[in-house]
Parts: sequence; C-alpha cells; structure tokens
Amino acid sequence: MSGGDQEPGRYYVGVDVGTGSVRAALVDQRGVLLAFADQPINKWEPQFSHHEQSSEDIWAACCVVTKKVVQGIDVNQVRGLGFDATCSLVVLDKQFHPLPVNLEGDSRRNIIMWLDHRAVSQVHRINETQHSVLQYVGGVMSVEMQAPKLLWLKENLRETCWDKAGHFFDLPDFLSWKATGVTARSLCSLVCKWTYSAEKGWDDSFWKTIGLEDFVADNYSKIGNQVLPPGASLGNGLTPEAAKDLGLPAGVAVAASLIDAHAGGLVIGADVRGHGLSCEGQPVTSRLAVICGTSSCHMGISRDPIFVPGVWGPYFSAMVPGFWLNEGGQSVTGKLIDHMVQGHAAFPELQAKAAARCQSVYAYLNSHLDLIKKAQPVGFLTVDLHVWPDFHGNRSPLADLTLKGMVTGLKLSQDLDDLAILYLATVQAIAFGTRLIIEAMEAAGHSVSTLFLCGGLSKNPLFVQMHADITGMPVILSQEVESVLVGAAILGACASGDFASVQEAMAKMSKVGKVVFPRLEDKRYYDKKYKVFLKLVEHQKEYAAIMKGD
Ligand SMILES: Nc1ncnc2c1ncn2[C@@H]1O[C@H](COP(=O)(O)OP(=O)(O)O)[C@@H](O)[C@H]1O
Ligand SMILES: O=C(CO)[C@H](O)[C@H](O)COP(=O)(O)O
Repeated sequence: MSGGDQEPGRYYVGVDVGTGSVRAALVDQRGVLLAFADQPINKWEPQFSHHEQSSEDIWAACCVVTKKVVQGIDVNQVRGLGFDATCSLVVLDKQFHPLPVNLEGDSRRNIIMWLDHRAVSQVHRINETQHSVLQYVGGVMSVEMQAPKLLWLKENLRETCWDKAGHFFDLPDFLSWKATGVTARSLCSLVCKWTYSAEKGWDDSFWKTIGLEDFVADNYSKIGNQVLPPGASLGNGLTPEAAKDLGLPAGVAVAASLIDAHAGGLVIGADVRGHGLSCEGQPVTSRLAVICGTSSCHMGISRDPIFVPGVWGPYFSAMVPGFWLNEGGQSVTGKLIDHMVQGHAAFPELQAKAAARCQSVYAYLNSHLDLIKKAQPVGFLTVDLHVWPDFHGNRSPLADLTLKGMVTGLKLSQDLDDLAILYLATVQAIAFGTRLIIEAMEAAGHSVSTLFLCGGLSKNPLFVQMHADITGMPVILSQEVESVLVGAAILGACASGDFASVQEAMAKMSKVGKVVFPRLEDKRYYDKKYKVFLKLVEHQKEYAAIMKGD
C-alpha cells in the first residue's frame, strides 16, 4: 500500500532517547501522536568532563515507555518501530555484555556520552594529522565524535575495556541491535560520527594514522561493516525476546535508526502550503531545522556538497536520502539555561513562586519578564547585560572547545528580576549563536529563509520568539510538540513498507503547527547586541593571548 491511502488502525511506535530522558509515542499514518510516555534516565559524572550512562538502564526505560504507549490498543496494529538517540558511544564485550568505560571498572556505566570531553588530547592529535576525512566534519573533528573517544579507551582502559571489547555502537544502533539482533549500523551514525563515507566506505589510512589500525585488521567488525540507510527494515524485525520486553508482537518491522537531531530534522519535509510562508515557493534546501534540547543542532540540506568551515558535514544521505547535510550545533543550550537559572541565588524563591502557581519555572520567568518590561519590548531588558554561551566550548562555527562562557553587566542585586534578566540574556545569547551558525552556512553557499524548531526548548515561547527576532526569520513549530518522536515513527513507517521512502513519509507525517514571525521593528536593537556578542569572543581570545604571553 502507498502512504497516500490512509488505512485505519495502522500505527507506528517512535522511541527517542535524549540526554535526560527516554520518550515514546504511538503515531498514526497522518503523523498524529495518539499516546506519549517518558521516563528519566541515569547519568553519571564521575569526574569533571566525564559523562557516562548505562545501556541496560536505557533499554529498560525504552521498554517501560513503549509498553505504556501501546496500552489499550490491539498491538497487532503496530506496523513498525523506529529509534533515535543521542550519539553516545556504547561498549560491549564479545558476548554483548556491557564493559566499563571508567577507571572505577563499573561495567554498568558502559556508555561515554556525546557531551563527554575526556578525549581532548586524543582529538588534538587527530586534528594535527590533517587527514582528508576531516574535510567532512567542517575541517576540525569534535571531541564529541567517536574516534577520539575510542582512542581514549585504547590509551587509558587497555585491559579492562579495549582488549575485551567486541562491539562499539553508536547508541541509536545499539537500540536497533537490541530490538532485532542485527548488528548492521545506520548510515546516519557512521557518516556523522565515525568518518564513514556513504560513497567510499571506511578510510583505512585514517584509522592507521590515528593509531586505531586494529579496526582495519578485523575488517571493521567491531564498529560496523554492514551499513543500511535510515528507515531500512532490519532482519526479521523484533526478536521474540525484545518483543516481550517492549510489549509488542515478535516480527514487527524495526528500522535502521537515526541520531536524535536527525530524527527531529525530518520536520523540514512538512507540507508548508497555506501558511503564507516564503519557503512555500522555495526548495526544501531553504529550510533549517533547529533541534533544541540539552544541546541545539542546526540541520541544513543541499543538493551538492557544501563545505562550511566549523560546521559538521557535508554528510551524504545521512538525514534525507539523496541530499547532503550540514550540521551546525551548540553543545549546551537547554543545559546552559538550566545551569544559569538553577545556580542563581534567587532560584529557591523562583521555585516556590512557580510551584504556588502550578507553573514551570520557565513559564513563571516568562510572565515575570512581561511584568517588568514596562513599555519596552521584553528583549530590550538586556541592553547592558550580555552573555557568550560557550560554557562547554564552541561546537560551531568556531569549532573551539577551549572557549568558555562570559557574562558582562553584572550588579550586586540577586533578586528575581535579576535572575529573570540573566535568563533572558542567556536565551538571547543562544539565539545569537544560531545567527552566527546561519551566517557561516550562508557564506559557504546555503540560502536559509525559514527555521523549523523542535525539541524541549521549542516549548518555551520566549526561546522561539528570540530565535525569530534575532535571526529575522519566521520560525515554524510542528503540529505535534513532540516532533522528534514523529521523526522516529517515520522510520518505523518506512521499515513497515507503508511508505515508499523517507521523503514520502516526511511529507505525509510532518505537519506545520504554529508560525512565529520576527518583530522586524526590533532589528536595530538586536543588530547592536549581535555586535557586542561578536566582541565578547574576540575579547576572550585576546585575554587568552595576553595570559599566554610573557
Ligand atoms: N515546557 C518547557 N519550557 C521551557 N523549557 C523546557 C520545557 N520543556 C523542556 N524544556 C527545556 O528543554 C531542555 C530539554 O529538552 P529535551 O528535548 O527534553 O532534551 P534531551 O533530548 O536532550 O533530553 C531542558 O533544558 C529543559 O529545561
Ligand atoms: O550531537 C548531537 C547530534 O549530532 C546531539 O547534540 C546529541 O546527540 C545530543 O542531543 P540532545 O541535545 O537532543 O540530547
């Protein structure tokens, strides 16, 4: 059947593993979310910059949420299952048991998380090689990718981990293996995080040069020598064991997965007709998806490869088949906002007041800003308070993990007004970071006219409005708030055979919801603040140079 013909009672389950929680949704053929469940997951930070998780813990959470969303339906109507997840590194031994990625030898913690920055020395050495594969990650490999983390394991946990390891998975691929027993990797994870080329495969010389020749010797069996496009059906579908864990029938089609940002990125395929948007008459390449959770990822596609310094990619077919992808990013955005708000002296007062009104702290802060803004637009409250948001280094477009956060304009006050304005300045700084990434992408050949926002931060109206005002572009929100999950369900829908391609499923299942237009009358103000924003990083580099000198 083609997805054009809507058949009642055909469901797909999408599972999205974010940094802080696992979510699942039951989705129908029109992309309507019928049930949703979430569950927090454990994170460990045994040392500064070391971030670890447990694959068993994550799988258990996937099972809990999946069982919840299919409760009360005839599970035989579930036609496909799709996973997306953060691009964290999962390590298993030859019998597929977890291996410790830590000095304590705790094998429960067998995942080095994407935001882990332990492999700084390793990534410097990899970048010093100037190997040609680096052209396809914006010219500079990130410490958040898998090659430096693998090298760290070899150099630091030789006996307890490296020598015993049988399988290194990207988390999305671990989940599809756990569901099907098929170890094939998704093209998405291997291309974006592991230097695999959709056209040329693995590059032996890269692994030999960086000291991981072991992978070449065994024909890449530990990191993947069978590669499938996202959405392809894996093996015979759900194994009986996984089916029992998830509360679904054995044999349900399971898709080759996507990284979480890439599942969110499928929102750009929505049919935009009838919303008065400039992108209606333009190619899909004029749309930029920004997936905003713990981090933000900026996904832009093109027909031909575009090399953007400091922006990951170009990656062929890693998100939308047949298109090249560039991926800009900010390593901490939601995490930064939480950090600034929760670390402020007035946070306990904020919590108490928000709880009294049964509101989230962010809803309370947004209404508080509206109260104190007087006659001016809310954004003007930060005329003398500026933030540089790289508290965890800069992912794009400066690709400099040594950069730090900055705040200028602090006073002695520690009250709720002060907290609210600092929160606003932080949200604005994140939006200025997006503007900087878009400018870099446009300078290299992209032409962006419309933003599609999704992820947890897109539920914050202030965050959305600031992205519109500061970039000067309309921001589209999906009809389904949990649109990353619709992306995961699209994978399941493709694997089931109900849609012929990811493109067809995107067009049918991604839907435009609210459109937020920029307040163009505020442009002059934001242009001035952007000038200050750029000065901040220039000054930070000058300070570093002064301190390095004699
Ligand atoms: N309703 C909301 N209002 C404001 N911020 C929100 C809301 N929901 C989530 N967030 C923010 O979004 C971030 C988490 O987004 P999420 O997509 O769940 O992250 P992840 O996928 O990394 O687990 C957090 O920093 C949180 O503060
Ligand atoms: O690197 C990434 C995608 O390429 C993501 O930032 C990482 O996977 C974490 O995502 P999230 O902020 O949604 O938890």
